[in-house]
Amino acid sequence: MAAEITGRTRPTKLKKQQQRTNNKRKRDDVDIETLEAQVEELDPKATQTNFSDLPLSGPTMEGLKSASFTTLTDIQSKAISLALKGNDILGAAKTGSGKTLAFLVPVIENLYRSQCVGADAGLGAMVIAPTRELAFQIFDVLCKIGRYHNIAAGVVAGGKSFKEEADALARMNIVVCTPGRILQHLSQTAAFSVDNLRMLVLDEADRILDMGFSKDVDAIIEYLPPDRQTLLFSATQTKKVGDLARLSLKDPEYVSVHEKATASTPQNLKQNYIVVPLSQKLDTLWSFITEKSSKHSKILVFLSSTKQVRFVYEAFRHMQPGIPLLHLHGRQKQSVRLDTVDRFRRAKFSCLFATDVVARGVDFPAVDWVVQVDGPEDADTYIHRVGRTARYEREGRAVMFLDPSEEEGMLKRLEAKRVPIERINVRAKKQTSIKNQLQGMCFQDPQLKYLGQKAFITYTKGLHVQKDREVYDLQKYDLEGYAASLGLSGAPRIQFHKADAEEAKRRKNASRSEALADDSDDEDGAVKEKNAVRTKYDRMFERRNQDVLAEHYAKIVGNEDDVEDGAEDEDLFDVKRRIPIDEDVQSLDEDDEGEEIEGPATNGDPTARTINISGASQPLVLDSKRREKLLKSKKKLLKLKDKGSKIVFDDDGTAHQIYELEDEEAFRARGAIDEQRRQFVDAEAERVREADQLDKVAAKEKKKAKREKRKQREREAEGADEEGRVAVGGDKDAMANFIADAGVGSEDEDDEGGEEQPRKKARKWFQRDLPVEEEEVGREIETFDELEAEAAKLLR
Ligand SMILES: Nc1ncnc2c1ncn2[C@@H]1O[C@H](COP(=O)(O)OP(=O)(O)OP(=O)(O)O)[C@@H](O)[C@H]1O
Repeated sequence: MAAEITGRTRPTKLKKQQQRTNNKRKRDDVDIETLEAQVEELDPKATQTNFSDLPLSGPTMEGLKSASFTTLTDIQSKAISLALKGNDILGAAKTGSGKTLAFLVPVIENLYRSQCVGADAGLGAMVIAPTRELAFQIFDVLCKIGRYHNIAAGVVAGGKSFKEEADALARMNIVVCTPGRILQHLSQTAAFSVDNLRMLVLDEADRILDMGFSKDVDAIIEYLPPDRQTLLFSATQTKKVGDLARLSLKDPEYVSVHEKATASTPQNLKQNYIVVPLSQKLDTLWSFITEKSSKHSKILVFLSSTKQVRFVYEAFRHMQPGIPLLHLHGRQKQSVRLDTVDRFRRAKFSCLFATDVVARGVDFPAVDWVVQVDGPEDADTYIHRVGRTARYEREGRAVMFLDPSEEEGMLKRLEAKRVPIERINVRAKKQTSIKNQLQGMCFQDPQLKYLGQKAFITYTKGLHVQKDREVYDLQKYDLEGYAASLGLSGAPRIQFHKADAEEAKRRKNASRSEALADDSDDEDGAVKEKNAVRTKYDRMFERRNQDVLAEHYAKIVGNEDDVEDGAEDEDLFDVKRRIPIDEDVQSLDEDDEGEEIEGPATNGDPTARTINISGASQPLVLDSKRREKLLKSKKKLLKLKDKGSKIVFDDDGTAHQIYELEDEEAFRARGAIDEQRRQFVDAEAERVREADQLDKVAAKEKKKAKREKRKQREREAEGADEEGRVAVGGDKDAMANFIADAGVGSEDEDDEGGEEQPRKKARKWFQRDLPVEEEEVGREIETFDELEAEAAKLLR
């Protein structure tokens, strides 16, 4: 019965649906004809005030109304008319002035009027943005104003499965994308056709057409039909003839609404700078965000690299400034990035540390302050960064920290771009120093120290390859002071090869751009990585970074899901890798189970901790295979090492030398000197004896556990042989489970995943060069006394 009812109703339903579609088409046809006529008559020079003054379709008007867009901004008023009439456009207007609608409205309307919408119409428009964040934002606006249209749109910006994107692309009428990812689809997705494409839009066009993306864009253009309309928009748009030729623009209209304005930045934006030495920038930043009024603000802080962002975020987070902190950089997973953007968008009070990945286009509502702790690469970047505040009629403030050496050059650059900026000073009594706190934190947490070192290195390298030497001159910075301000005990050494300077500069430029390209196209990056030739050094340092940072991520970054710490900036130079030696010791420690480099010298005080400080960080230079080998031998490494000095911290965190001279009077008051000496020697001898006993017991237990495990394996193997076969996957897992269940030491599990084979006995430097079998295999030297005895025997 039910089937019958369904059988009877289905054709009726379909018929009605068909009827509705036909009626709509007729209405649309009439609508489209009327619209075409109105667009034909439209005078692009006339000034329109409202969207309703423009010949726009019903669904678009409804979409605009539901998103509360009624009045046109200047750029919208000028550009939309021209674009509706099919002109190519170079659009320039200040940040936050509504350029997104200026290109999205014509895109929707032109496709609608040419009936390039719906499932079979194919791809009609491509909107390219330099970053994922921006691509998703444009897509959101498109969804808002296009919701009443029968248009299929989507984002293709990486971070999702390629296949998923390829399937979706086949149905899209409008795609919002990043350059690298769309190029990948153009070249790899067979079913992806752009033959019907009518419109190409480049948002942040100057950025997309610059060095970092140029190759991708040129390749994309090759795929697109030449007969199309092209719209280019940016707050820092140029009329570069070369770009126009590359994009085959036809008689483009240059729409620059603020060209004659006295300032190139928004009117409601108050801009200041402070002169602060590099070594005090972090102090100043801390003082700023912990100010009472800042705690009730939304602050966006720009730093120059991923490493800076990570370090400042981690350090400040632990110091609890009293304002929610967020951080964003291009090495995070897409989901994390989008989540952070969303959280900052919704936040009322928050401080976001970010790289230039959000410098352009991203529309965070109601940002109160933009703080540029690290200076911008150029004046255009400055304009885009500060443009994250004071958007669409809102007020905003921006402050930039300048090292004294940067002031003159930067002001010249900004003046040339019509940026009104004034100097202000920090009140001395408001300035707090966090140097000691950071130093303490770095001592306590090697991972933070490691991040600090990386931040220092990346920053310094960044300065070295800055193209504008008049502003950024590496020689003029107090780098030792800067290292100290990061909590480091000395400036890590970096060696720049003169011969590589040009190449480094080129790569730096590319990297700045590619960092963003990367930000947009992480997967592309991964593809490149895969094909790249990897040297021994690469592999070694990748391993090392994983060792050092794996724990760090788990511990301090938590579940943030950062993408693995690639050699983001390291690859800029062919520098000799210099690693402060205590870092190496640490990473080797992690590899070499059970051996300790620095004994726990607690100086009799059980609450005191000992930290090895490699004084001026005498770094080890890895410049040959021999040295690479050396790294693997901890003992040899220690020989090379400037041992540094040991200090001990008491409960108050005050550092003491390990042997500090006591006040003589107090010492004598405690009794006869000989008696005191005897007591001390006895106590120390007792302590060493006890430690010795414990060592022996531990070593024996360890050996016993290993032996048991080996025997267990052998028994299992024999069992398997008897049965004649072992199901490789399942039984292996079962074995691993069994070993774990049987409670064999976790150390063994670490041993190459429990795949331990009977090992040859490791040779010691003092052993005779005999086959292992001939040695007293059963007797291993376990204590220092035994070692001494053995050495004495050899000497005799
Ligand atoms: N006609 C309008 N009426 C009201 N609000 C608008 C209008 N046009 C744009 N806006 C709002 O202004 C803000 C800035 O718009 P948009 O992001 O398009 O600026 P932009 O010029 O592209 O800036 P940027 O150069 O930084 O990319 C957005 O929040 C947007 O919603």
